[in-house]
Amino acid sequence: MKPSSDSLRSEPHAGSHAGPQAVPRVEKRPALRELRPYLALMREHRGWLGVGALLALITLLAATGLLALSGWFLSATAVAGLSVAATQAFNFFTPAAGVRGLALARTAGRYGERLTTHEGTLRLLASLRRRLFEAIEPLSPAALQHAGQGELMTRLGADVDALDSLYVRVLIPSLVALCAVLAAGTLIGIFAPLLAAVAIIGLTLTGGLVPWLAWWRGSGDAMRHQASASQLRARLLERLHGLGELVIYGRWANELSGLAEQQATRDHIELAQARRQAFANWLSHTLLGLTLAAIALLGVMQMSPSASAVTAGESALDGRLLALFLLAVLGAFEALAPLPLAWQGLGRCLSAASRLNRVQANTPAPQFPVGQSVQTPDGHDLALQQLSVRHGETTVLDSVSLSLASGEHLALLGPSGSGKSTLLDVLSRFHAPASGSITLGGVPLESLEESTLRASFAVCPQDTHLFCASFADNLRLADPTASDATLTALLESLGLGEWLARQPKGLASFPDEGGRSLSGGQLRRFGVARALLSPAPIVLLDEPCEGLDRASAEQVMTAILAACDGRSLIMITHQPLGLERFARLALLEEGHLKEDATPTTLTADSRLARLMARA
Ligand SMILES: Nc1ncnc2c1ncn2[C@@H]1O[C@H](COP(=O)(O)OP(=O)(O)OP(=O)(O)O)[C@@H](O)[C@H]1O
Repeated sequence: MKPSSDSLRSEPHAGSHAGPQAVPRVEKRPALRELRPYLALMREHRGWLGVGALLALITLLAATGLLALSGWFLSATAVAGLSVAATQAFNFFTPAAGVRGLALARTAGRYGERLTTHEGTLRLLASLRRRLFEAIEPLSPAALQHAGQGELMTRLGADVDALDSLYVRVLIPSLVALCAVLAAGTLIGIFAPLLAAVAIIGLTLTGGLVPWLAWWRGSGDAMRHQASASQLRARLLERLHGLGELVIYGRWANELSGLAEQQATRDHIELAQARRQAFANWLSHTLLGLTLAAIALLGVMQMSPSASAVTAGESALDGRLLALFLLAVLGAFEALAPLPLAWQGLGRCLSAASRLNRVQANTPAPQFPVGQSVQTPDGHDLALQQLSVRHGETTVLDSVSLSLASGEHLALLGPSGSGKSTLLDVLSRFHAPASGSITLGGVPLESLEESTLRASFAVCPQDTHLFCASFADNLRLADPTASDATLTALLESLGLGEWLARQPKGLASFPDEGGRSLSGGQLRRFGVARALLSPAPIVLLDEPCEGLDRASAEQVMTAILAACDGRSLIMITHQPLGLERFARLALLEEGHLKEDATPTTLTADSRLARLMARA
């Protein structure tokens, strides 16, 4: 059947909302309370943010004062110029000095405000990132895998960045705008209360209603944009990871067009956002125009009051003040103008906050005990009792009981998918069992401190990851005290001596990303070397000889058994090679432990015996 799309269909990771190409569906608008933890975080940095807000206010008052004073100065100068006597009596110097002083205060205030609010915000984001790392760090690799690399990258990067606009663009400017409206209203109110009321109503509508509308109407788009950007990033990362397969099967071009479609979806949302923004700008400028017109009209009327008003004791408005009022309103508008755009982005902040909250609420699996509930193992005997493990609804291990005395070597065999690797994951506590128990030295694994657990097991999984560090540093993850001579001898014992000699700087050479410069067999042996280097008393190896030729496999097996002399060893293997050298053999099939024997207790009809015979 022909697929409906030429590009691979993606199953979104947890946290993303839709497949590719579709306009992302967005969950309902997050509640404002999602922002609470981030507002609380502001308290830690209240010094920087408070000074920043104060400087922003000073800047705004200086700017408004500058406009108002300049307006008054110009009109007063014009009026004074009408007669010689008035010109001589007019004091030009004080207002001129005021204008200069306010201009200087505005420039210095703006500089200081940028410096302090950005410093405060960057410190705040640094705290936020640290918290997020602390939330992610205890998650088991399985939980991290479930979250998806791209998704986590988005949360650590874009979502945290999205919150910088909460402080710098929404909260501080809104606070300053409120002060600006009050300041302009108070200034006008001293001379003309009616005009002050008009100014306050007009500015409140401009600075309150328009941003609220921008947020209300634009939050859906903001959230859709964020979801779409997150999906695009996650998909791009995932497809780049599998670039080789896509090229081999000739699907890269299709994938590119799929990505371009998703990009087009994002552009479409951005266009809608730009339209809303243009409308909000138009609305706020129209409201400003209407406010100024109303003040001008009422002001002119008050300059020549009616006879009844004069009788009522109302004095005429000084014409020079009208320019001051209008410019004061214009000055206050400077603080209101950026609010619609900032509030339009509040939806982005909210959805970023709600996604970050979800990451932080993720219960770390597994939990390690602290304080009095910690127990210390007595020796390194390992015992599994009626252990059952599930992956989702599937039972992968079913009532498995197995024991391994300290120093014993066990080879664990079984067909692919029988649950062997899962058993190692459970021993490492990367996955929690559904029922049953595991004890180490008589103590349940859940009662061991994480440091005790990690120090007890050296694990070599099927996939070895090499970090972007020298080969030596990669090995010293397991034993930071190991000398170069020890590392070299270990690599040689695993058949990697020649390979090491070819490296330009020997152990100080760097691998390519993830270890791509090593062959599959070399990488696997490197992982084995890392596990063997660890001083842990129990070694868990998942198919260490897989992909090796017979001679190399024998060499690796000899090195493993020599390095594990006196230590416990569980080695998963598909190969019958060298099984007679193990004290214990076990067979897992479909999650059940089918045989658990020593080479000497095997019967002729045993499957393990037949496997050994093939070696
Ligand atoms: N993270 C996971 N989520 C869901 N199912 C999983 C997960 N990991 C493993 N499984 C399933 O659990 C079963 C056992 O997997 P496991 O990797 O333990 O098998 P295995 O015996 O080590 O196989 P192989 O010899 O091929 O490595 C398989 O059916 C697999 O599909």
